[in-house]
Amino acid sequence: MFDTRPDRGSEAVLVGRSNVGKSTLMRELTGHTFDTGRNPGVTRSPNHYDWAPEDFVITDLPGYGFMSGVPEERREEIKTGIVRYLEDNAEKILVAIHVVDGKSVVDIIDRHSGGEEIPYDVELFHFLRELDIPTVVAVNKMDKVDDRDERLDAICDRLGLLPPWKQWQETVAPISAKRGQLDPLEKAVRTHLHDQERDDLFTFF
Ligand SMILES: Nc1nc2c(ncn2[C@@H]2O[C@H](COP(=O)(O)OP(=O)(O)OP(=O)(O)O)[C@@H](O)[C@H]2O)c(=O)[nH]1
Ligand SMILES: [Mg+2]
Repeated sequence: MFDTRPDRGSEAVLVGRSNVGKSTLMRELTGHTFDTGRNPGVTRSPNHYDWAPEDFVITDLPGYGFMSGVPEERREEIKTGIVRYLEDNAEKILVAIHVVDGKSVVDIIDRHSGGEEIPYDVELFHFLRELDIPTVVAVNKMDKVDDRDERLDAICDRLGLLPPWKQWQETVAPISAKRGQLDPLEKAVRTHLHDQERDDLFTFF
């Protein structure tokens, strides 16, 4: 299921919970259509997109964590697949785009905080750090958010990044994939590519 990766030396991955808009963002970045939809769990195995002469691939991963209507066993299997995929390819992944739903992510994190549980988004964000994969949190669906600055500050707070969010523009990028509003994300991704002397990949972002 996760062994579909084309043999490419460099990679960017889109990760995040189900239904946050990863495949929609993938479409905007590549100009190629992938399955998207209202129901969580649309993407069941990675979507890879590579460009013939380039040694580079963009990968849209299935949803990480809860998906209503998908049996728990299957969810866990997908989650394990994602963790292994990231571990196995960490050296090649130049940047991870961790997509969250700007409208609901704070509520979901707060609902699952405390006790023994670690919210999926917090777990994923820290896991990417552990693997030393440069990460941009793409806060998607900003077209549905009214209190923009407060919301972005709250997201930073939950991820352990000291607000205000404006000092984290290499890490936190408010976007609306559906509307094709991706400027802050493209800027942030380029910063990480530049740091790794990969300005040659700017054509993709
Ligand atoms: N309002 C709004 N809706 C969006 C935006 N981006 C995506 N959506 C909608 O969110 C829903 C889920 O989008 P997908 O791209 O399928 O989400 P996904 O993260 O790939 O979901 P899985 O494949 O299940 O992990 C769809 O109904 C999209 O149209 C956005 O910027 N704004
Ligand atoms: Mg998808």
